[in-house]
Amino acid sequence: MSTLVLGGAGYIGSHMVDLLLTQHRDVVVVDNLATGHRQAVPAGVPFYEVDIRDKQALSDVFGQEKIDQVVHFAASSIVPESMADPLKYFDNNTAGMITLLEVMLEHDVKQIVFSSTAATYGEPEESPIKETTPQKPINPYGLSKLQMEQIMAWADKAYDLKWVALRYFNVAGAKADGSIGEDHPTETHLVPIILQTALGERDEIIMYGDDYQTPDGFNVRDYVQVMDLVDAHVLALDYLAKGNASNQFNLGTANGYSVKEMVEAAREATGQPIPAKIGPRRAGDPDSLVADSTKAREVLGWAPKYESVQEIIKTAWTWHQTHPNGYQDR
Ligand SMILES: NC(=O)c1ccc[n+]([C@@H]2O[C@H](COP(=O)([O-])OP(=O)(O)OC[C@H]3O[C@@H](n4cnc5c(N)ncnc54)[C@H](O)[C@@H]3O)[C@@H](O)[C@H]2O)c1
Ligand SMILES: O=c1ccn([C@@H]2O[C@H](COP(=O)(O)OP(=O)(O)O[C@H]3O[C@H](CO)[C@@H](O)[C@H](O)[C@H]3O)[C@@H](O)[C@H]2O)c(=O)[nH]1
Repeated sequence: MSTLVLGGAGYIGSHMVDLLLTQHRDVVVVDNLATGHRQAVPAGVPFYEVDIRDKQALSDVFGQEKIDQVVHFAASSIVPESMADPLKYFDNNTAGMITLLEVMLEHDVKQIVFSSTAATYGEPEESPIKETTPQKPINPYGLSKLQMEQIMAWADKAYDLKWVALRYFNVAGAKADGSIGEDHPTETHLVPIILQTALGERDEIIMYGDDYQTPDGFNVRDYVQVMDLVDAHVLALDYLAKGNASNQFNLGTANGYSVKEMVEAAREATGQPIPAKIGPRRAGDPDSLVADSTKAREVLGWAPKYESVQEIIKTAWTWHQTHPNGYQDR
């Protein structure tokens, strides 16, 4: 089986490519390098600098390469940016999905594993969150991802396209050897910002809001290690290859940590002081997102190896220490 990884030069996509290569699977990467890095994809892997909304260019890739399955990471994914510029999200994410499915169907490729998100649940009605918890997004990013799930569901009914939506909670960490990791052009994510502060690249971390409806008042998130996360994608590809029905799975650890607890965990993991101060709330942030991933464990056989956030942070720390300037250091 040959896998097309859309967004394979990005943070999670590059870890997916690495895992597929480790398993001796055939891989092709498409990425427009909007937030990804050419250096994150090994030289021997077929790489196309293509925007998935460019229908002809994407169709040419399907024409040139043997593709059996698609993994779709290529999207805009920053919650506060989506609040400020929602149309960017409906264009890149929602409209991008329509073009992608048209091209897949044109080339008779009918299996896709898709990066969905905890952000589709909004302010969830129950915690931990199950796949059956109502999806009521409170930011345009989460809405765009819900729309993408719904578009795939209709494509299944009409054209027999089979899909798995993996609803990630907060992804963190890096490959354990530190050779690839997280490097976004404008970093907004908590763990890299904390570690850039630990390295002295930032003076302090601002913790956004201490008046949320959580035990210590800070936002609570469920942090899942990136290599554990990509493991679930391989299981999902194999699940589809066996002819199973379309499905959705939450991917998290069921352990919620507040922003303050994450700063404290990083101080322990790195041995650095990491100055932190409290700032105002950030737009679009729900109070708490914690996963119930029982279904992924039972149906896919997913068995995440990293349970503690200290261990997850340590893997990111190895990457940041060895690559203080990200992929410029590779
Ligand atoms: N990081 C998280 O915690 C998290 C959580 C839930 C879901 N997700 C989803 O996982 C996916 C990957 O996230 P990430 O953190 O690796 O982000 P990322 O920005 O590092 O990776 C996305 C990649 O897709 C590429 N891309 C974006 N738009 C494209 C387009 N139109 N055509 C071609 N390539 C395009 C970018 O250049 C980048 O390399 C996203 O879909 C995101 O919504 C991430
Ligand atoms: O400098 C910072 C950065 C973040 N936070 C807080 O840290 C938490 C995590 O924020 P961040 O790392 O930006 O992730 P999220 O906004 O939770 O979104 C991530 O996790 C979602 C799933 O929960 C994914 O869908 C998104 O793509 C991904 O960016 C939030 O409570 C933020 O308010 C701070 O307090 N200070």
